[in-house]
Amino acid sequence: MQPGKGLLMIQFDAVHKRFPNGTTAVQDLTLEMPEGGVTVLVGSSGCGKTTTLRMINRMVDPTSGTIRVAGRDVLEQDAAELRRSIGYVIQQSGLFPHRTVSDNIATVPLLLGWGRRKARARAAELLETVGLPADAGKRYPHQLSGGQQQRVGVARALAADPPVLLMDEPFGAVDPVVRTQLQNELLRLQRDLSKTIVFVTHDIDEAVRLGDRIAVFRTGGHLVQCAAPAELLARPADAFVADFLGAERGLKLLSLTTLAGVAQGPAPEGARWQLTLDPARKPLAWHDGENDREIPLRPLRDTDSLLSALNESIAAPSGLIARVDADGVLTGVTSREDIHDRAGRVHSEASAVAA
Ligand SMILES: Nc1ncnc2c1ncn2[C@@H]1O[C@H](COP(=O)(O)OP(=O)(O)OP(=O)(O)O)[C@@H](O)[C@H]1O
Repeated sequence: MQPGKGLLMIQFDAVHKRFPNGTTAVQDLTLEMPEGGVTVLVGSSGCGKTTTLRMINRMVDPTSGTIRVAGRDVLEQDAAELRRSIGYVIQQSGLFPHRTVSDNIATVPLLLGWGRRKARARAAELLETVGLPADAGKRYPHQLSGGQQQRVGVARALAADPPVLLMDEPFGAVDPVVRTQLQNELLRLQRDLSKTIVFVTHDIDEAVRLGDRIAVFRTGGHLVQCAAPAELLARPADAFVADFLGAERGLKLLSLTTLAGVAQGPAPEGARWQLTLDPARKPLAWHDGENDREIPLRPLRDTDSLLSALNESIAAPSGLIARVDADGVLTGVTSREDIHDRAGRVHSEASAVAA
């Protein structure tokens, strides 16, 4: 995702937060978040991510320094009004248990005086936007799965169409499959809505998937590095960031690049391993001519990542991946060597850009 118009929606300027008990949660933070972009805050537990997020909508006030949203100092705005103008999603959705889903979603529109009818209509529209059935509106939160509750949380945050969304580990409490679905949904929504999103997570893979920029914090509320995912992965600022990104950071970089543009050739003929195709020329399996057995395969499209391609090429006995078009029809095959070669170039290009 590319940030929208290049304007700065949120600006932290030399912000400190020290709680009355003496804990310094955020230390001299200067950070800018572009309009229409997703900035992800990552770092180990207690490093000040949530405090940073909550200072944007004045759930916490800074001890010193300035925070501006759309150019206006947050401390010069009414805290309740500011909070209503900014979407907020938290882990375990934070829904009101005794209100229906529809009433939960309508919370901010009702506070803003929209009137019941209009607020209900907006709630119904948002249920569809976040991929929930219309009848979910009449249910109570406990009658929904964890993943569905998170969708309601997102719908509620979007209700008054705020330009800024704050998301604090919104997908932290759901299983990995649902988590991936919710991430995909968020990416889809963001393509249409282009909100300025600040997203807190512990999960570096989630950060790489969702972020236009990733801000890495260290304990004590220090910002160590803020960069686009590819730059961060190719050139971590120091050993702390490299450690945080993990031993597979080279592979993570490949998850950001697609297979498009990597050479492909015709499917092998007369070799030991041959592709089995269905009548529509969709690849089904690799057929072993020596032992007359079939090994399943996963065909890949141009939009699939280089990491998926590498994975498939390692698993494929032929050392080849089957490439297909948007309809799943075979377009050609690519060798493990060609994928390796491209992977090496991705690394050197990312390092050169970052240098
Ligand atoms: N209200 C408070 N009073 C005193 N200390 C606080 C308060 N809120 C947070 N802290 C402390 O400030 C530091 C930063 O907390 P914060 O919740 O911002 O970190 P975090 O990076 O979001 O952590 P986590 O990933 O565990 O949620 C921690 O040491 C925390 O204990």
